[in-house]
Amino acid sequence: MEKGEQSEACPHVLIFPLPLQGHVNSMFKLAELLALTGFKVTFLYSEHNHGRLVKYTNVSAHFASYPGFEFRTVPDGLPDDHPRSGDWFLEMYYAMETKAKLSLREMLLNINPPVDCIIGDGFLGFVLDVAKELGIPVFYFRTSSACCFWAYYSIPDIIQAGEIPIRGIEDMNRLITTVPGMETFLRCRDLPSFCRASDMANSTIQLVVEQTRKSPQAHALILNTFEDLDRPILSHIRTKCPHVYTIGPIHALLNTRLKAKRGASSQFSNSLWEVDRNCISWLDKQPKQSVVYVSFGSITIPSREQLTELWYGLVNSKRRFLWVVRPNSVTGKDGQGEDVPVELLEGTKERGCIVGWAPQEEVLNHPAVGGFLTHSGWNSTLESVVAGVPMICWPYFADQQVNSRFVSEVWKLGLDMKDVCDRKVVEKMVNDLMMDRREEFVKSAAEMAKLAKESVNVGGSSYCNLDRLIEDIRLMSLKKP
Ligand SMILES: O=c1ccn([C@@H]2O[C@H](COP(=O)(O)OP(=O)(O)O[C@H]3O[C@H](CO)[C@@H](O)[C@H](O)[C@H]3O)[C@@H](O)[C@H]2O)c(=O)[nH]1
Ligand SMILES: C[C@H]1CC[C@@H]2C(C(=O)O)=CO[C@@H](O)[C@@H]21
Repeated sequence: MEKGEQSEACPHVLIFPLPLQGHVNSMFKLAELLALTGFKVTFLYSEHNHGRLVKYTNVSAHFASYPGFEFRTVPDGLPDDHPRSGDWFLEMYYAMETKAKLSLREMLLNINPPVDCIIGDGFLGFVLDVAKELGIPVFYFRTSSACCFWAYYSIPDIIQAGEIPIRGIEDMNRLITTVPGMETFLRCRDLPSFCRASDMANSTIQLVVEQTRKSPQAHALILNTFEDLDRPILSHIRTKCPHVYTIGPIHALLNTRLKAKRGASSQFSNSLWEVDRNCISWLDKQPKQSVVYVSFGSITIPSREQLTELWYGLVNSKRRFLWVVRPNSVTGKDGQGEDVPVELLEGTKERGCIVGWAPQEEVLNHPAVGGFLTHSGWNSTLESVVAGVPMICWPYFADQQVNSRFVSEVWKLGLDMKDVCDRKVVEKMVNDLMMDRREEFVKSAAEMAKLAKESVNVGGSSYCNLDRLIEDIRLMSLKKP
């Protein structure tokens, strides 16, 4: 649907992500998919996110081409200079709940035309409470992985069986037997990071379980995955949430639909940081599949010691590397200061490139990139899957511990470096991925990439599920009194 084509009777959907890059990212893609269909979309997000997108992207111009696409903002409740990274999310969640809930209710009462449904972040339970009170149906979009959703859902059973709390470091390799479908490979260390707490009444665990177990109350659950990737886990999830729409990898689905409708894939970066395109010119000069791309997403805060070990590992591996180090993302000193050992500076000058933020999708699809050292955030994992790039996983928190286990043990798409940050291990894993065991990883990565692409092409599972979701929303708007 192009400008001027929108009909009066088109459904009106309100989309509301958690104000984090990894959530805003996939919610924007869904918003654009619905706008392409001709729906009226109101995208509600935090004032802080909006300010950064306006600063670093062409957000307003981009969405101006969709009739009926509107932005609304709510406060996230945090001061402007709050770092919004690391281990702050409880603070953020409660700040949102206090400030944004009221604004949301007020907005829903006054918005014109009224919304037919809300697609809310599956971690924002208060959206469901407000919508219920006002009689508005809610779809939950859980932007993290299906495997972690299921692990979160199972936490009360794991506790009940006495399998957590974990009993110290020496207990980390014990198998967890009470997450259906994962009995043979999920160890204590692979549980969502929050399960490492010693007190199971811990407020983070309580919040994560509460949010996850609320999901069956939503009209349906939307997941950014595809049937061929997650079939066994999805069948377990469907015993609790029967209406699940798998529409992933959503970035690839959006590209398919944009190409069909507008002749080009997505032109919108949705980055909350300034993209440094110099890394693409640098990649253009590197041999095919020679570069390890290193990025730990938008939240990870490595310590100065970890950064040094990673850096030595990369330099000593003698492989080329492109590394994203977000501004102010290292605890302790800056990491690129004067006291950096000369061998690191020289090794980087010879074979490396460091940027503050990269155009990641483009980087992963660049012919020079042959491997990805990642924190296993779900968007990064799927972007790597679609690009057919094998991974070394160095998970930081939340779903990443589960995702990295699936990448290495279930999907065989790479190596898991969980809980280790040692220069020798980094060096060995980089060389295993890029050379010594390259064949096995490239083979499984290519097979999975093929399945991922099929799922988003015409007639594929995610392609069809998006059509079903669109129809579901359309029917909702027709049934409205
Ligand atoms: O230089 C960079 C680095 C990242 N990205 C993009 O930023 C997104 C990062 O998302 P993700 O990989 O999911 O990581 P986080 O930012 O850490 O995402 C949070 O949200 C995800 C979705 O819920 C969770 O899976 C993660 O654990 C959680 O930390 C991806 O789309 C990347 O392409 C860039 O464009 N450029
Ligand atoms: C703030 C984090 C806690 C849970 C969310 C999440 C998830 O698994 O749903 C993953 O990482 C973060 O994005 C959220």
